[in-house]
Amino acid sequence: MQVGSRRAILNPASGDGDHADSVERLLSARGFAVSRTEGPGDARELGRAAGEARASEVAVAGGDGTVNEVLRGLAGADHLDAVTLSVVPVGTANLLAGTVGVTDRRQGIEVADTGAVRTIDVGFAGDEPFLVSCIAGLPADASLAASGELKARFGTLAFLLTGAQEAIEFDGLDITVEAMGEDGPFTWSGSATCLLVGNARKFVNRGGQADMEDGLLDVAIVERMPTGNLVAEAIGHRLLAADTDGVTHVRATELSVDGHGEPVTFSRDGEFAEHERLDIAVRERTLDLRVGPSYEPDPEY
Ligand SMILES: Nc1ncnc2c1ncn2[C@@H]1O[C@H](COP(=O)(O)OP(=O)(O)OP(=O)(O)O)[C@@H](O)[C@H]1O
Repeated sequence: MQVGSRRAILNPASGDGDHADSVERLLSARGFAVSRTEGPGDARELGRAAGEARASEVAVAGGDGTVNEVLRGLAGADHLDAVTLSVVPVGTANLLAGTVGVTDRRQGIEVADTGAVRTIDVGFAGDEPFLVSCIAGLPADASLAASGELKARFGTLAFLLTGAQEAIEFDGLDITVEAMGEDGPFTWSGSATCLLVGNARKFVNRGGQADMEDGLLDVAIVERMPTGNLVAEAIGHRLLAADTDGVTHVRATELSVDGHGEPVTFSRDGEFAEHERLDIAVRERTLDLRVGPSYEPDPEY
């Protein structure tokens, strides 16, 4: 291994913030040159620097927000398809890590060093990459308002299930979605409670890990319906079932979301941005990612 080709980007403030020294020591022992972030935006700069230095491996010790920043930096340096990424989960929700079989920080360090490498799809919302999901509507808005503790206990999607949504006012999204579905072009127009676009996660049929190597995004549109009704349905199904009334499910290579002149708030792996219109697409098998043993290359649908 070339000296210096393994870099780690560590956010000491992720999660409960008590991990920095031990994680730095353990990653250093595995040959990673560790840099710490000092504030918002640093992980992106460090990701860009690692990309510009053509680092062969980048481990991210942080939560989903830090992973997304690093991803943006690597994409900015045009290095996404030439790096092997790994995640040491020290954040709050750690959705990506949990989805790819990385269960805790110790195992994450082992995976960063020796874990199996899979080449996974990367989603793009406009020019910005995402690995887990890009969502708009109720869960995105709810997670904006949510406490870290709730997020830690349930994860973002759980806001659909827990009734936390009732704490916020939500008028629905008036949107048109045009998608290139696996069975051909597809259009949906109307008032939606939420739009869920998953790369690593699927949102229907028990949820869980999506096929991350199939060049398809898992799209679910939940038609606007009375809140209590939605909660009852969702709890009844534990998750949205594909055949639930008012839920449209399609797998697509790309889609555009038009808010008819109104800004729509999207959460891209937990990072928020408003767009009146957004093009979302997947780049098939673009990023090498180290995964844990429970990662499924070919999950059932
Ligand atoms: N040294 C630092 N001090 C304070 N904040 C920082 C520092 N470095 C980065 N940040 C900010 O910390 C925030 C939280 O990061 P991160 O997403 O890793 O953790 P989390 O929110 O606990 O986990 P998750 O996203 O998995 O729920 C990010 O918005 C990032 O910009």
